[in-house]
Amino acid sequence: MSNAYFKIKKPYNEPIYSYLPGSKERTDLKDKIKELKSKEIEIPLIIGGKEVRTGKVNKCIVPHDKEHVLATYHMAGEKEVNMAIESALNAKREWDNMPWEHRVSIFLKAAELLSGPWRSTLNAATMLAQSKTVFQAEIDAACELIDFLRFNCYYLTQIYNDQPYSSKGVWNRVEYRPLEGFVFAVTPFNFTSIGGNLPTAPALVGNTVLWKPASNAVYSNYFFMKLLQAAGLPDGVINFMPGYGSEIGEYVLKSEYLAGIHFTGSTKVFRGMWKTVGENIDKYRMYPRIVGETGGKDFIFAHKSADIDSLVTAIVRGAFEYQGQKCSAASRAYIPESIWPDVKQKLLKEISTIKMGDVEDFSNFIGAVIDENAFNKIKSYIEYAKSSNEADVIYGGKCNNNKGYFIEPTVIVTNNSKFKTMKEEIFGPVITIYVYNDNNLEETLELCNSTSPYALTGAIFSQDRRITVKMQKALTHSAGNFYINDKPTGAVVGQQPFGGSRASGTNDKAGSMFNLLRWISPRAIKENFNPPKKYEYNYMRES
Ligand SMILES: NC(=O)c1ccc[n+]([C@@H]2O[C@H](COP(=O)([O-])OP(=O)(O)OC[C@H]3O[C@@H](n4cnc5c(N)ncnc54)[C@H](O)[C@@H]3O)[C@@H](O)[C@H]2O)c1
Ligand SMILES: N[C@@H](CCC=O)C(=O)O
Repeated sequence: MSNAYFKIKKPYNEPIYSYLPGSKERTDLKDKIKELKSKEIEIPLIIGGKEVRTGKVNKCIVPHDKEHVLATYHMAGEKEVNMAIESALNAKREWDNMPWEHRVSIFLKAAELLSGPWRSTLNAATMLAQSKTVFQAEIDAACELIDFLRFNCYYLTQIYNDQPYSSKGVWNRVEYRPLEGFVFAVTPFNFTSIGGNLPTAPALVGNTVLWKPASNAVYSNYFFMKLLQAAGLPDGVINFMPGYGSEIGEYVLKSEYLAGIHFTGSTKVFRGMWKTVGENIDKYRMYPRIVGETGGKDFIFAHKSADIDSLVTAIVRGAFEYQGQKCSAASRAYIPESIWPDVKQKLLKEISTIKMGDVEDFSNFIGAVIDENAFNKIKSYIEYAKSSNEADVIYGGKCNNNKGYFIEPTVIVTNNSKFKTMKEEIFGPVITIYVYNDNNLEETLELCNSTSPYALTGAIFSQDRRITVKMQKALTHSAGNFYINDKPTGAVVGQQPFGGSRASGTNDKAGSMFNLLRWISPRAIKENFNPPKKYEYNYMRES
């Protein structure tokens, strides 16, 4: 119990380092990349704070240099899942009973370690194993993850501070309990920060967690797990369990102690997990909280009044940064006929300057896509467009997996507003453009709203306020993160809480108070200082 009400100053966003030639951060990072590349490490499971080796192993490789092995990691099976559940349940009481400021301190310390001595490690690991450029790694593995940690601690104090009204003679209180059982955090390959946030957010409010990292992010996620241990996270609070998602999921989801799922990944996997939870509903001790942020088919919609240069920059950055492997990536665009010739000319000119290759060469704007499966899937969409008479590939389209999984930034133009690549998530550096008649603004806005099942991010470009209002209204439910005259990627914790609806997820907004509330089960306590001594009410008296 704490003998004071402690406050946390509202955090600021972690500054983004510049990595300019000659800077200390650039030298540190390059040294760290060299060091990590020079050795192949072994990654165990971490259950109850102990390293567990199963002998069933897989490799972490460098996507832009696919023969380079960074690590061998052990994978969990049924036995390890059961060990992890037991460990999470054992750790629960002490963790939940720990004064909240000490829980918070651990995560604030983790943020501090990441901001300082661990920064280059997490960035280098993310660049190597997920093929991110230095800037993409920095805004993810360093800044966003630090922000998640610090802002969540701050939001926690705001939640705890929110207390009910009390009438005379009564003291009402709300206690913010964690859930009963454990939380299953299942994380995607594309953001190290999401890997770190999904297990830590429920843990911060007193839950214990089983963390299943994505196979392609095991390397960077393992370093974050080690960082948490270095920050003093008690054993068993977060249990690190790489392995096959479907196998681990099957064992975890049938546990009677499942209290919540914190998922980010594809819509298909999330729907499968939700169905399994439905089938198992009679097994559970409570209704598991299900939070999932999933896929997107994010749009850029331009009006003829749009500023062309900013529109083109938004398309290039929005569609191609991190090889389009952001759930928020712009992957369809609606451009009016009147400005299309100008947009096209500038867009092609800009893209022709993009350099693709090894992310260790800081002049490259993009690296490789994550693996062979992703490479083949993206390539098949490009081939589909090439062979269609409803579309033209006006830029890029070449795919080469000799050294790494490289796919050129690709622009498709279609005359069919419902063309396959206008609807389905591709998750690669491919954007499809539909050129609309300027006179059909309303109809085209409705097409944008209804063409795809997703509703994650979207951007509009307009310099005409009356039109901006109209577009914003028409696209009310088309995106959970909506941008005006900016690209649809790059949400910042504390500034643009992130998440979408429809097929894009439960929109619980990662890195916000809304999200933390999902991991809490409030208990309302009424204490009466003057309880009635008789059951009759006064009005029942005759006189
Ligand atoms: N909305 C968001 O905030 C957001 C953020 C990042 C990524 N994403 C989405 O994530 C996807 C890309 O990431 P990905 O390829 O890692 O996604 P994925 O769905 O393939 O994998 C996500 C995680 O689920 C695990 N998994 C797979 N099958 C499972 C099962 N049956 N049971 C339990 N776990 C299982 C994987 O091993 C991985 O850890 C894209 O669709 C992208 O849009 C969404
Ligand atoms: N939050 C990130 C996207 C995360 C999904 O991949 C963005 O806003 O670009």
